[in-house]
Amino acid sequence: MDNAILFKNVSHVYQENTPLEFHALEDVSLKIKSGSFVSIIGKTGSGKSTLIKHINALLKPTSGSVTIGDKEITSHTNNKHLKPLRQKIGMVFQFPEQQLFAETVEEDIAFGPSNFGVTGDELNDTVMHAAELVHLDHDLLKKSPFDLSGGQKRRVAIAGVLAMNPEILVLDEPTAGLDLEGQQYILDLIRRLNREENMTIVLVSHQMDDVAKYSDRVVVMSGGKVVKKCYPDELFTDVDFLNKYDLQVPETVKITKDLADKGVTLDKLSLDADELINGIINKLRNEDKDE
Ligand SMILES: Nc1ncnc2c1ncn2[C@@H]1O[C@H](COP(=O)(O)OP(=O)(O)OP(=O)(O)O)[C@@H](O)[C@H]1O
Repeated sequence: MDNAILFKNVSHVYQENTPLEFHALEDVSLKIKSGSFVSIIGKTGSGKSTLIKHINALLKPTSGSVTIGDKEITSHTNNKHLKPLRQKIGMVFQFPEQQLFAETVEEDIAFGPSNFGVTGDELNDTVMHAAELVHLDHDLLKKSPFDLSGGQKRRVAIAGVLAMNPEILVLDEPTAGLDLEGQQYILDLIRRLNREENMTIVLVSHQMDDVAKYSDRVVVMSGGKVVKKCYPDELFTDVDFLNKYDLQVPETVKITKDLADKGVTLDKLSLDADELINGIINKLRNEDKDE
């Protein structure tokens, strides 16, 4: 099913007509293709969270429209009409605490699917499967989510969203609070869901190495506007642009450039560290053969 996300001239004004009025999005037009993995990046306050909250109508445009597949959301859309839309869009917030409220982890993960009519053994299986997907220990299922560590809370929040089997998954800094191994695991899982289940992924991240490694496309925001939409290699090799918008240069790009400065030119740029290492090994092997 085509679930393309289309922003058409979307502006969002917080606290309009008050002294605190703030224009957080200005005339954003953007298409996110169904089944793609798109990252939204930009400095703090550039409007990333505001933008993604429009995807499941947590916020509605002050002007312009957002369309998911063939359903349009405008400021006039009635909340009642948004229920089917919210069922297919999973949202992992920046702060997992905001998403947890039940007495046990199990109930928390079950909340979404049970709300949409899943019961009994099917509900139990759904919860178990979601907990396994995020590598959440079964011993934790009966605990209060509030007794968990930051990383465990984050896994519960992600499991609760995955239990809904969403067609679109929107994640705002999903790996904050996880150790390095946990971060890698969750992002690999998200990439796998994208590739194998054709789940559309919209990721907000400040981690440029992750954005470079996982995304099909990158959207750069600044001052409430989209200032670039492109492929990751196009963006991350443009160091002047990255510096202009205070974005980090990924380690893979730095290493590739250091090697080139020392006269070692790789066949292609790899934004994935493992691929980069393989590229370097191949280069060394070929040089050995030539000698
Ligand atoms: N409820 C609100 N009322 C008024 N202004 C708001 C509100 N929420 C956000 N803003 C302002 O809108 C701007 C964009 O905020 P937003 O959270 O979308 O940025 P962001 O790019 O996601 O930032 P971060 O990387 O820090 O999460 C900021 O200047 C913020 O202060």
